Amino acid sequence: MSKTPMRVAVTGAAGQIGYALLFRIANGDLLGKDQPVHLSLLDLPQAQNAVRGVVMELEDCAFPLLAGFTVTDDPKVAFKDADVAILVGARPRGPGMERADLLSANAEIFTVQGRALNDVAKRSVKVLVVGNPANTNAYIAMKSAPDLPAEAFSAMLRLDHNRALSMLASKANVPVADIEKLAVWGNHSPTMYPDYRETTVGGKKIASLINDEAWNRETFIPQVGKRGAAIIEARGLSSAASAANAAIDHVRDWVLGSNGKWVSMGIPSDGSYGIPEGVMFGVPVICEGGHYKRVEGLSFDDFSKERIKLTLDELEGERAAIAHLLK
Ligand SMILES: NC(=O)C1=CN([C@@H]2O[C@H](COP(=O)(O)OP(=O)(O)OC[C@H]3O[C@@H](n4cnc5c(N)ncnc54)[C@H](O)[C@@H]3O)[C@@H](O)[C@H]2O)C=CC1
Ligand SMILES: O=C([O-])CC(=O)C(=O)O
Repeated sequence: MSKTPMRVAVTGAAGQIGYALLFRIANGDLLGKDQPVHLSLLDLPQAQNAVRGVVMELEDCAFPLLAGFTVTDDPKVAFKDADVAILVGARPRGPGMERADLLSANAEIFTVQGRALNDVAKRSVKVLVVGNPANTNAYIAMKSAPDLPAEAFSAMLRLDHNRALSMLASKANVPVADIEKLAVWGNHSPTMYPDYRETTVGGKKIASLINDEAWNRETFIPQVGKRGAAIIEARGLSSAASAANAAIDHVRDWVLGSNGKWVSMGIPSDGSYGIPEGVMFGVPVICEGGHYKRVEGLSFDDFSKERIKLTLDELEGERAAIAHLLK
């Protein structure tokens, strides 16, 4: 092994997304087939035994790129010198729990984890928040880590992006790989706005191939938005393999580049597109050289303005609900 191992921390390592994610990271899908990794696995004290079981299985794969493990219930141990941190572990909504209770329970987790990242992670760390409510959890972690650049923090919209790509490919009867310039705006929730007004296939606008605005408004947008709930309904469990796959796509492109393609990431707003600065908002980006760059200069028609407002209002509401916890 010639390269120095990169340290990848994963929280919620004993959970179902963790189980679909860790083996792919160890196999080189995240950082490249020549990049050794050290995995730092964080989960709650009561899940430590389960994490050890996952570690046994990782060992039994004899992955050539897997340079070592840390297993812990202490965020400061897990995030020590982390190059990448994928924050999956979160408090699920329990019976009788209101959305506000869910936001506060998760605010506590992501305040602690943000502070730990601030104290011990590499200054160049890249943080992806998957655990729901992902945008607001990422916002809380970012606000709890004042010594790290805001650009270190992101929320996962890539599963929505991939869901939208797949639906468009099927509707227009074209290969997924040929689709370019898709955007998913806003919150990872049913208010998100998957937007194919700029999307092309082989240089042609996919909107003109599909030519069905009613399908866009009445089928595409609601189905992308509610896909997570449809999977929970069908599987009795939330999306795990597709969520892990999206997390890999998100971090791989951020680190290694998106080859000029648009991808959607939840990132702190710089004030563009009328989104107030700091709001963790899904936007189209192009990744290159370890950085993302927002796609600029897009315009919104009246329908798009309404959709952006809807998802922004929801995010602003979430931000207001946890504001007192950040003081
Ligand atoms: N952003 C996205 O597109 C998606 C987000 N999700 C979210 O991802 C999260 C995880 O999903 P699953 O793996 O299916 O859940 P799961 O319940 O199978 O696993 C969650 C794991 O996190 C651990 N955990 C809880 N609190 C923790 C803490 N403070 N520190 C460390 N670990 C902690 C639990 O012990 C458990 O092992 C959920 O919040 C889910 O809603 C799921 C699919 C897509
Ligand atoms: O709602 C959930 O817990 C799962 C989720 O985020 C998704 O599948 O998009």
